[in-house]
Amino acid sequence: MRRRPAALRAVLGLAVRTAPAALLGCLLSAAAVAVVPVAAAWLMRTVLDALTAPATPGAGLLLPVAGLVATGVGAAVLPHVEQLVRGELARRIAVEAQDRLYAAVNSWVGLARFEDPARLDRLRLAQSCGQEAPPQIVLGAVGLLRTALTTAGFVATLAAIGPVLALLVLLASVPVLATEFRLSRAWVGTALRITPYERREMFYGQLLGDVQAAKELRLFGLGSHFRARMRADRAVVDAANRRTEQRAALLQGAPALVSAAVSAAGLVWAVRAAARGELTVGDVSVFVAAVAAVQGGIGTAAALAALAQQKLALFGQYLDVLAEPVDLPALAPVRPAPPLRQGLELRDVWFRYSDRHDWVLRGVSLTLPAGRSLALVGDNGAGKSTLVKLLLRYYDPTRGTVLWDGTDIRHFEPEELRERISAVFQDFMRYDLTAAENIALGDVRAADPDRVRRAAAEAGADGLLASLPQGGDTMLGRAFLQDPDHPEEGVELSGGQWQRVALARAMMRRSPDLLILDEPTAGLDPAAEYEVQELLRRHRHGRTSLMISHRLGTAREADLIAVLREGTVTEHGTHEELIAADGTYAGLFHRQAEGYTAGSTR
Ligand SMILES: Nc1ncnc2c1ncn2[C@@H]1O[C@H](COP(=O)(O)OP(=O)(O)OP(=O)(O)O)[C@@H](O)[C@H]1O
Repeated sequence: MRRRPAALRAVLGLAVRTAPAALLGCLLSAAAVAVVPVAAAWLMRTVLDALTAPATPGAGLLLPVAGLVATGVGAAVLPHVEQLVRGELARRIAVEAQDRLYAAVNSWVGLARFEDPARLDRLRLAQSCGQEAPPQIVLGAVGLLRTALTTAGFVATLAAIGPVLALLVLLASVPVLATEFRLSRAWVGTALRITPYERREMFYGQLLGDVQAAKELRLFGLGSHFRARMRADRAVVDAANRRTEQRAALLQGAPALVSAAVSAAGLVWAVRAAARGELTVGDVSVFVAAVAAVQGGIGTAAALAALAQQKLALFGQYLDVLAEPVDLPALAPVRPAPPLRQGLELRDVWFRYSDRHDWVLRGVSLTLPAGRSLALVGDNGAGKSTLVKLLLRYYDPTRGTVLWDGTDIRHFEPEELRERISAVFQDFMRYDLTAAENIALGDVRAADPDRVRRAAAEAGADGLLASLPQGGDTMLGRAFLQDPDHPEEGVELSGGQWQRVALARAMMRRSPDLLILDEPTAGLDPAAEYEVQELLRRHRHGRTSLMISHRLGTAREADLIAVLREGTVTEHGTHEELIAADGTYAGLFHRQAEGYTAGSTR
């Protein structure tokens, strides 16, 4: 975790860079708000003393009364001005802080960080405090400044009337300050402890409101089960907060009693001094106001400072996320990723997701010559999708290398490498956007309606687009209305229709050097599968492609087939070669073929 001064510098730097005018306005209005009560107390003293002056009662009242009226107007107007400027400052800082956080998360090259629970806890804290903490800290600092100014004014007032009491009031505030700082540390500890529970609570909350989850939740009657789990996590969070609140009440009680005793003693002293004629009525009034203001001011300042300290400690988590080094840095010398001319090679690739996991790939060696298609087949969990993730550099091999035209892909910038590849994943995304946008996302920078139409045609999704009520402009999914002014509902697609849209998205990338298709036709009906296969065959022609498929009728269309079993390539060759070899592939192929024939003759 970062040190608080560094965090404070970072927050103030953020404010100065993103909203200098609002910050200045905030400081000026805070200073003005701070001065008003001190001025009002002194003016009141002057007025009271003038009224009770034995020689000329009521003389010379004009100026102090005018001043009092002015401070009244100031007290009424200035806090609203300050509120406006504070709001603007808070919004600007929050937007910038949030944007920086997501820019940092977006710069994570691989997927491993998204699968690390401790890191996700920190990210959750960074998300919640990244938006709230910076404005709270800056506004807290401004508020602290304002309170310090007002308090200093009243301390000076007190010192002028009763220096000993001024000292006593200040001494009595030391325990208040110490307690608040102690408590702020306790609150930070609590926040860190409860984050994993809050994250899980959020997860259950999302499940309970998610249409995708709704089917199973209703079928298996899981709603109350997840609600109970959510309540259990909330109970842990509440218990931790309750313990800290109880501790706060206990710790804050004693200093509050000391402050009350000091102010009572001060009042008795002032009244007796006035009775003896040592203080005027005005003195007593300003003295009473000053004791209350100093005690209140010190209490507010302590609370603000403690809150700022607490937010700074949590903001450290945000800064830690921003300061994380690149997760999968390119190897020196970094080279431009060239068009694929010779081919891809996996050379003795070993991979496991972490030291705690088993090996998923165990010495995979495989070549895919440029311009050829390779089908990867194998049992569930054999490591096929994992191999694809290594090609896209979502992870680096634990041992061994992935070579692109003979160069280790770690020498390329990952974005450059990925720009040369297009893919349809097994678990492709369904974006709650229009159909055309869903496709255009495959190449947002170069998307135009013609290109989108061509990609849709290449994926056999043009008919689907034409059949939608507003064509490509139809909102997909039912989470959002088409447009608040034209409240047509979105259209939900079938699984196979979504798959065609995902395929069209992959087709947006013009002439990729490598096309990866992970179960591209799994959700399609037989006629659609045949049609899409035809389209893909044409699209693949002369291109380098890698396809994963459990349907061996589809796999046989590839130039080469590799069988992956328990993390190793056990067979590799053309369909004819593998059938002749009469190994696993041949066995599986004949069994699937028999299944189709048996089905058709039944
Ligand atoms: N992100 C992950 N973290 C840890 N283990 C993982 C992760 N993803 C996959 N695995 C494990 O790696 C192994 C291989 O999974 P992979 O998804 O590569 O298999 P597959 O051959 O594509 O399977 P299928 O045919 O079912 O899609 C499995 O044992 C799986 O549990």
